Amino acid sequence: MGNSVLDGRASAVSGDGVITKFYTSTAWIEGRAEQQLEEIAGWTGVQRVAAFPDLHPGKYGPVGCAVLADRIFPQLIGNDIGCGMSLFQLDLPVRKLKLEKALPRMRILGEPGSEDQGWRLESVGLPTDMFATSLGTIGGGNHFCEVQTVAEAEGSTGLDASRLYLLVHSGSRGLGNAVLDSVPPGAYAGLQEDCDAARAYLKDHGNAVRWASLNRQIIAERAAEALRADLTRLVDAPHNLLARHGEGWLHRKGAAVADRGFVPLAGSRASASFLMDASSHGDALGSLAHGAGRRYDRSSMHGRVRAKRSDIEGMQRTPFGGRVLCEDRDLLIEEAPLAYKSSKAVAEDLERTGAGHRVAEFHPLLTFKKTRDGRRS
Ligand SMILES: Nc1nc2c(ncn2[C@@H]2O[C@H](COP(=O)(O)O)[C@@H](O)[C@H]2O)c(=O)[nH]1
Ligand SMILES: [Mn+2]
Repeated sequence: MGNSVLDGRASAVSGDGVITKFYTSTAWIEGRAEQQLEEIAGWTGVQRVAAFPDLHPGKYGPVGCAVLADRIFPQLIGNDIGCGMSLFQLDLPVRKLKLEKALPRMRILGEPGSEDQGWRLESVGLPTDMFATSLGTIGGGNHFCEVQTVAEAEGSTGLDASRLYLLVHSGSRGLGNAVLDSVPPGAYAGLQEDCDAARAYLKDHGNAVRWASLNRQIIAERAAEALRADLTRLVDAPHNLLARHGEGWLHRKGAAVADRGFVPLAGSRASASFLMDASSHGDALGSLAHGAGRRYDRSSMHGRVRAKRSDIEGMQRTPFGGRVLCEDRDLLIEEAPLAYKSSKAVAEDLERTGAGHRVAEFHPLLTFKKTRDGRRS
């Protein structure tokens, strides 16, 4: 046991599972999140847990961790299966972006796509009618599509500071929800891989992961078209998914896949996001923090930020001279930058604990969240 305040990377054994924390005593970690970590480490079949500094409480377990077990726990992945961050380079120079013109054009993201997406679904091996009308839409909560500038970048990244970038955060919309809803009662105690329920979950989960990745691509294409630009995908890093890991099953919940290259670490609509290079630390289970992580839950945000008309207008502008397209007053408040931990502090903790290091810093310029007509999910 012993998940007391730890300095540097440290392991603590709770039940059978060994927890490795990639954060220091300066990290903002809620007691409830650490309690959830210990509970999960005590579940039968859990072998190892890696916890990152964006850790915060979640519905069935904390967000910001990777859990290795000898069986499958669908609830650990949650309902937004395949949610992730994709980073794109636009062929649009920063100096050519006219914010006041771009802003209304980005409203298109609040509307359902008009094209027949059947062929896109087919191209990734999915049925042509699978949640087709939701493709290209962002969803609610903290999902977003953000135009960013490069503030700093190591040469190894190949990033070009004269260009604009797009960071897209979205998941599998109603599909992931339907997949979690369909698991049979009892599955939350853990599924052995050789049963029908596990086979069905793995197939549906795989579809949702592919659907979510395609969705981020289509969202980015719609945004690029609105900005009259072409785009290249640089990174696709899902953070809610299950994967084979040796003999076991690796559950990533708000922990980015970090064994395929650089990983985006999102900040907030008014703070820096980073590109991270993960070290190949075995205890990190090929994973890394995916964002700053929540500091305050949604409902408590209503008592924390002022919401007069002038405050609301102020929230649609950022200290970087950027703009936020969010016409849902509640969402604007619940997603205020104060709701999140410091992305810089999270990145610094990953560096101190040897999990990875920053290779680039991005600043938000135009964040799309939701228009008035857009549905909230
Ligand atoms: N650059 C931006 N980052 C944002 C914004 N809203 C939230 N966030 C960050 O994304 C992660 C996503 O967390 P998840 O658990 O829902 O996957 C969150 O931790 C924030 O740090 C934004 O508008 N722009
Ligand atoms: Mn997510």
